[in-house]
Amino acid sequence: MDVRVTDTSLRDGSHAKRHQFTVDDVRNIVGALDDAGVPVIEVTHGDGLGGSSFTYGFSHTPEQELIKTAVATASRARIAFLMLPGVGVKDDILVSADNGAQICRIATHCTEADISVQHFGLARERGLETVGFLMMAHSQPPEKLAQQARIMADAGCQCVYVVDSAGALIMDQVGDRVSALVAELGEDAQVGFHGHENLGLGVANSIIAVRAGARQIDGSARRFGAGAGNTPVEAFVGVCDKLGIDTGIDFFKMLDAAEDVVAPVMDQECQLDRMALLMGYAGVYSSFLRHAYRQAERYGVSGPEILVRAGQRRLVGGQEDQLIDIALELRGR
Ligand SMILES: C[C@H](O)CC(=O)C(=O)O
Ligand SMILES: [Mn+2]
Repeated sequence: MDVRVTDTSLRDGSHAKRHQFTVDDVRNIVGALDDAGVPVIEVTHGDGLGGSSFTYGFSHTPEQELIKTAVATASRARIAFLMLPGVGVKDDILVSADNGAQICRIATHCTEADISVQHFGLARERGLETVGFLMMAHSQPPEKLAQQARIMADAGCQCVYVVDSAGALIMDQVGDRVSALVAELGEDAQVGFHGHENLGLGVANSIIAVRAGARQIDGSARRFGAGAGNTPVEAFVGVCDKLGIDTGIDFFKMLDAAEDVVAPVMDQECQLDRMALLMGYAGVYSSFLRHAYRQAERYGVSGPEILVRAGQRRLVGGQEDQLIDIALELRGR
């Protein structure tokens, strides 16, 4: 396998599903992805372990039930979980490991890698594979990201991802960032790329990441993710087949999984519409999309205007409440 794909429809897709996944959804999706040969499947609340809350949205089903179901369903795939330090706590990592998850992915804003140090240490001690997420990677230049990646790798992270949370990175900007991390980390850790479709570049950006040395790529079947969704795994696999890049995933089974199993679970297809495009253009965190719609409706103001101002304020994940402040500002308080 040249590239290891992680399907994140059951985690990033949770944003688009307003965190309403059921045990049956997880069983069906994991079953189909596993059968297609997807090697890693991420299952967690959209905002990671502990995300079920007033701020981020309450889960339909406790995430540990979903993780247990995923583990019991997968025959080959390894189950991953995501956690943002402060949203989840260290005990959540241990409970997830006890429930059979094997890969611990720790996400921080891309200037705050130091808050992940103890979590990587704990995860490695517990025997978990580790992945680090540098979110909103468009907001920092390659050399700054590489310094942050070094902090994660030194703490025990085995693969650091350039995470294009806003879907704002444009081709060479992905290559430059991935190359900087590859040069910094060398043999110490792999590099990954997590794309969003907000400017329609998920697959192209992911191929550029692979060419720059990324060894792990995230995507979601049917693009099921925040904003305009993630890199569509089925399209990425097809393109990789054509380019002679081995993902180990069966393209035809992946097509069926995306269309017959994942699409029916979605509230609606992830669209490259005005709001999503604005997120990529203005550099806005993709998971703000549903929140922006809600506040626009609640306060009778323009959703696109909320997103433009969120970009101007350079908001980061965790600042969802500031969308309310922007809505009030637009309404004139
Ligand atoms: C918690 C976020 O949804 C993580 C992510 O997928 C991203 O930043 O993109
Ligand atoms: Mn994402």
